[in-house]
Amino acid sequence: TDLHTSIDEFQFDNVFMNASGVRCYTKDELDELAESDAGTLVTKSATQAKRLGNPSPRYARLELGSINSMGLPNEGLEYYLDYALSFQKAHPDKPIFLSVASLSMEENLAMAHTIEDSDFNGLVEFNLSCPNVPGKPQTGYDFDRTQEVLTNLFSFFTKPAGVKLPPYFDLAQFDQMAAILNQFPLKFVNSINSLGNGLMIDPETDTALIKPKGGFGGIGGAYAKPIALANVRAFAQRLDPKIRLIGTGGVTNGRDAYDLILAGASLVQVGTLLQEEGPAAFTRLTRELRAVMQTKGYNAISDFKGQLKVLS
Ligand SMILES: C=Cc1c(C(=O)O)[nH]c(=O)[nH]c1=O
Repeated sequence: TDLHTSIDEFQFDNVFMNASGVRCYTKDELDELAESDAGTLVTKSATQAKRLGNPSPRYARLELGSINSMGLPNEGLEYYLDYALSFQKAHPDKPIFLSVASLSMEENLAMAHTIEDSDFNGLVEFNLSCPNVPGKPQTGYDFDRTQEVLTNLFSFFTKPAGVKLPPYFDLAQFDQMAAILNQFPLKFVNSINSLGNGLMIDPETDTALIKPKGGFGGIGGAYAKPIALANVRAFAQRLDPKIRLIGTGGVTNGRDAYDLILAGASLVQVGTLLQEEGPAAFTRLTRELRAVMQTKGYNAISDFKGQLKVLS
């Protein structure tokens, strides 16, 4: 069985990759991902300047996943652009993703110009869904702002790009968001980011588990699987077929990845599981996905991608 997949001209020998923000903050972490069985990698969402992020504890493992309010800590765009430029020289056959998150329109456009004017030849993931910057509403839940950001971006940006979206929970929202996204030359849409602003409690101390925002943080892991499946499926049904889907959320084994691909995903990102198990998780996930495919009689991702059936 072959886990090869593609997004247009970009070929990957394996469907798995990390979710932005997980084990991808430093060159060492990124190199570990590059050396793992993952097909590619994405950098931590960058802002123009380096950010320390929120006070700790800002991440906690939960019974069925995780909660985080990191606050967009990152080394700054230049650091990740440098990494990407040296990476693509060393690995010309392995396209990678550069993630950017903006805190303002100006910053977003400035970073996009920097990338546009660079020799980066991978894919850019514009993160419209960071839920953890105090006082900053996430762009992905403001349709007018999303329209404005993408209109400004694609008035000059020509490199391959896509967006990372928050989860939506209403069919009218899928319709509205898809109508916006279909206006732009996007290579991909990545659903979902963490379930924004969850809250968990320490039973010993009756205290919120994490410090930032009174304990409010994005939820990941198994809790996210049914929402991720629905978001990938809903956009696969509504987006121009030229726009590929990346599925993120709730992958704990090969079957979870298989399900995201059935829903329409061309690539599968792994967050909480990677955080907890380390890059070796990709070896297990690859083995398990191959086993599911063999059981079903499939040899390639394209044999079953998007082939979710419904009861008639
Ligand atoms: C980029 C900020 C994000 C963060 C963060 O840095 O707090 N956490 C998430 O779960 N998703 C994000 O998009």
